[in-house]
Amino acid sequence: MRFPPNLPVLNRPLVRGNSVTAYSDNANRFVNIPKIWLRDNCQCSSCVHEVTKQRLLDTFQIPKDISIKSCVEEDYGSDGHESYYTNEFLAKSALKNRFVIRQGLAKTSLWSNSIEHNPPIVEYDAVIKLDEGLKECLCNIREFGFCYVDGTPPVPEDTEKLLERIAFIRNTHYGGFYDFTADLASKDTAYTSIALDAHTDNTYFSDPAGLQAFHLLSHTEGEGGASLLVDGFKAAQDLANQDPEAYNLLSTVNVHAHASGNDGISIQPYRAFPVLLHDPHIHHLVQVRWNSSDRAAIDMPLEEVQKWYDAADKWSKLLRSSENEYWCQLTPGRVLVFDNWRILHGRSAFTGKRRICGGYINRDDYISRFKMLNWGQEVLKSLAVA
Ligand SMILES: C[N+](C)(C)CCCC[C@H](N)C(=O)O
Ligand SMILES: O=C(O)CCC(=O)C(=O)O
Ligand SMILES: [Fe+2]
Repeated sequence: MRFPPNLPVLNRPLVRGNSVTAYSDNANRFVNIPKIWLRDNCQCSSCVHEVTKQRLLDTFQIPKDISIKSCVEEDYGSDGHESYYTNEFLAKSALKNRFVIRQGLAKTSLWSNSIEHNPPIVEYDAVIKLDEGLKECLCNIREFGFCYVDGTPPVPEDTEKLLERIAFIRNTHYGGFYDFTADLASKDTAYTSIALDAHTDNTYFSDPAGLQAFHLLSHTEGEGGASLLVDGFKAAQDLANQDPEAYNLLSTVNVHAHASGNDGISIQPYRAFPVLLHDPHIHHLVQVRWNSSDRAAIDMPLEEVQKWYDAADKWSKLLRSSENEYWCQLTPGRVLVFDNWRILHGRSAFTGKRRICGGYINRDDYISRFKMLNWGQEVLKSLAVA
């Protein structure tokens, strides 16, 4: 393996035993990078496919005794392979917080019901025609957890087109793009006219949809059917402040979920998940899973579940607090797009004929679009391997 001799002396990687010591500016320290990692992450065209950027190298054929010397001696690895590493690549690879960029994390603004005075809104034409418009919409969703898209033609076709500007629509046992009324077309209470408490959808999937959208197309001969939004991250913050023990319990006790409405359907995730799911690397809250109608067993000895119910009751009271409930009346032309991993939604009971269309979008496809619009290919490519 060879390091370009033009490396600035200050940051010249030093070879020590089985690793290379590189200086990582951002981590502001020297980092020992194991040689196996260097060989495995060679970026040359015989190790990485030039078009797909996927690894071609057989990681597990890398000789155990790979040897590299300092960049001055321009020594090759014992497999005779010539690898080049810029110090920036090494520094980035040693970057502790590269996880942050890789996950498309961004600024989050928690909100309470006062958001009703200034909700995030973008215009349909901007989102449909301009990447800048779509970027603003996704930045709003990333920051606030939701965004209205106003001026959308009140028909399913244009609503579907709008969602597909973000990413392809996810198929589920409810179908793909959905257009529903209270006719129990699917055996789920969404297809009824009863009130629905604040919940997140898809708690019965291993991977709940990242985005969900509603476009109220019509509501005739009746009333009610207002929409409820709650910032689950804000409610979680409140719980952590008021009762850390309850927060910890909802973050560690796993809960099963199950959907069996439609004929021949029995859906549950591959494992049980906590109500409040945290990232194991950076420990921040990543996902809220809350839907009492689909909740199944609580993963703790039955005689101890009172503790969980007490904590869940505090959480439920926060979700139902007037401070955290943001009630809005959707209207034809206003599409609501929200982060189903953070924002809970619900509705008031209604009478008459009410028709809503929309769709689910996978989390990874949403975040991918968000990252590409914000950071572009270069940064992500250099991060993808590291
Ligand atoms: C109509 N639409 C497909 C959006 C909803 C389907 C039902 C979702 C279910 N109640 C849940 O909470 O996951
Ligand atoms: O009817 C509504 O306003 C929303 C129903 C719901 O929760 C859903 O479709 O996921
Ligand atoms: Fe729902």
